[in-house]
Amino acid sequence: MLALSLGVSKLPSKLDWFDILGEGIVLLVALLWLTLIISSRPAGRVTEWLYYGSLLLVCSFFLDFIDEFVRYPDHIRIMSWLESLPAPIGMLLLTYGLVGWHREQRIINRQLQGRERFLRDHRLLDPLTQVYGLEYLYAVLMRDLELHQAKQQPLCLAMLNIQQFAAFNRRYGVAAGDAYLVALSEQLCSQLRASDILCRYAGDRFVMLLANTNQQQAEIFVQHVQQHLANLPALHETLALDIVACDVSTLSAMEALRQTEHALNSLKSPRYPLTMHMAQG
Ligand SMILES: Nc1nc2c(ncn2[C@@H]2O[C@H](COP(=O)(O)OP(=O)(O)OP(=O)(O)O)[C@@H](O)[C@H]2O)c(=O)[nH]1
Repeated sequence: MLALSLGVSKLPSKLDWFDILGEGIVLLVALLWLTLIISSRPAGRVTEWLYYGSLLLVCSFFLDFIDEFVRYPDHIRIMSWLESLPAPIGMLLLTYGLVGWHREQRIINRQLQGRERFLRDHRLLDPLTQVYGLEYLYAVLMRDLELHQAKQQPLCLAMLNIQQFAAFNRRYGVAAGDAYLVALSEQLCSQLRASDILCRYAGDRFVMLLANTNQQQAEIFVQHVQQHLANLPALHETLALDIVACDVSTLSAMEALRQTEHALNSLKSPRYPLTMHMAQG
């Protein structure tokens, strides 16, 4: 507003289109930074430094862009200061924010490494499929149930069983059975969100912990997995799979596993190739 009220429009013949293009691009990039910071960073001090830094840059670049179209009388110096000063201050704030971001990331990395070490030390991964085992599932389930109950968010378990796996092993050999389990766990992993967890519950049973998911969403997920696995050449075509999904939000870890297993066991599945069954918890 100040720029428009103090400045005088330049004649079209005086416009420098290369300058306009260059300064327009700089302004757009600064706006993009600002949008990325607002949309991707959690609230906090570091985000504020980044936000105010980029905001000052946007201000400066915007005035720089505007003065391609308007000219200010020589005695008016304020526009020149307003154009030049915010940029270096913004750069300093942005740099301070980036240093904070770097520190933050180092702390997160250290925590992730700690978690990884915990996994390795306690041998919580199943050696065949490299997914988590029962011990880890139980520990995480207890923690997640507590968290979800405190936040009043839904939590579902999906359990999968391979039908007649013993017969498959006898017919094709244990090595083929092992290969099937590895391929199946890889495919299941590929269908999960980052917040979900896949565990090998028993020999031919897997459990998927579906965070922040209600019964209806879990059933849609099960259908999706069903369709995905049905068309998979990597999995042996003579095996049938049962899957159930249960909302366990209000249960204890022990009850949650017991109830989901009960739902799975209560399925009376006809034996035909690669068919999956869903049951409500
Ligand atoms: N290849 C292989 N087989 C395994 C592994 N762990 C368990 N099994 C086999 O999985 C089979 C599970 O047998 P059951 O619990 O009777 O299951 P099932 O034959 O699928 O019977 P239903 O589930 O009732 O259809 C057993 O034969 C185990 O030997 C493994 O790591 N590798």
